[in-house]
Amino acid sequence: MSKDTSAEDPWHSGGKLHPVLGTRDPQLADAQRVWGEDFEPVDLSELEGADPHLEDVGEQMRRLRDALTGIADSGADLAEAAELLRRAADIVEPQSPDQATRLASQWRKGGPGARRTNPVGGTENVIAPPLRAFGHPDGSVSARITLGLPYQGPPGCVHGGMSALMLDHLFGFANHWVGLRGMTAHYEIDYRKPTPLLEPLDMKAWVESHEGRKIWVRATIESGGELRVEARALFISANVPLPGRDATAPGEER
Ligand SMILES: CCCCCCCCCCCCCCCC(=O)SCCNC(=O)CCNC(=O)[C@H](O)C(C)(C)COP(=O)(O)OP(=O)(O)OC[C@H]1O[C@@H](n2cnc3c(N)ncnc32)[C@H](O)[C@@H]1OP(=O)(O)O
Repeated sequence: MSKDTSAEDPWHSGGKLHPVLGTRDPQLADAQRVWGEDFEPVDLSELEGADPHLEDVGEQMRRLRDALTGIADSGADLAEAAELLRRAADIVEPQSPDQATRLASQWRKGGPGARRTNPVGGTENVIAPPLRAFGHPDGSVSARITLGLPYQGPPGCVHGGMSALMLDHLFGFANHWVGLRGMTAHYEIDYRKPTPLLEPLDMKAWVESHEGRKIWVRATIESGGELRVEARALFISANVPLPGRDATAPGEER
């Protein structure tokens, strides 16, 4: 692994890291099983515990989310839809355990449940933008995504908080891809040009260097070949107690 080489500039690149394949991180192992050796997408539906009906409900909810945003002035008749949705909620709500119980169950066996409901790319999370990350042999990860009206901030543009959220998440993938993991401790972001809705966004993240518990990462968003957003962050390796248990069990990393 390369290390930070400049005391003045902690963002100084120590050179690209190489993917550490074959680590025992359960999340990485899941990804590798699906991804193959170096370049395949993460498919959350293949993670343990995935329920095809739940995936389907999530998909229908996302269709509704996208169709409903901005529909107010269209004259659409939503009475039947409202009634059907009320019936659906009446079916699901009584079967759903309390949130503390669900939270604990999500973190069993390395947390595949939490990944499926993550606010970025979680296939069972209705608000999640549909981000799918790819790992590359040079150690970087990338994602291409087109965002619609639910993610609007400035007129016709992606909300800056969404960009920050997606890049923070992609930092996490970049860490995992090279066998590291940590929590965001410090995060800087520059919005260079407006980020358009309804057009493909190309995101990239990579670990620039790391030393001890400190991991420095960088990321960009481009659209139409132009730089829109660039970000950098310091992650610190840390063990966080898993919900429903006192501490992370040995060998049961998240
Ligand atoms: C291949 C793919 C597979 C798929 C795989 C799944 C991927 C799945 C992706 C999920 C991706 C989610 C990615 C989201 C990531 C979050 O959203 S994380 C949530 C937001 N972050 C937080 O909540 C963190 C809150 N902060 C903390 O808990 C604590 O401050 C920390 C960060 C653990 C550090 O605390 P600590 O362990 O007590 O460490 P501390 O001694 O204070 O500091 C250690 C060193 O770091 C330095 N440091 C600490 N904080 C800072 C700071 N803010 N600035 C500068 N230096 C600092 C200290 O100065 C110290 O330096 P030295 O003195 O050693 O030189």
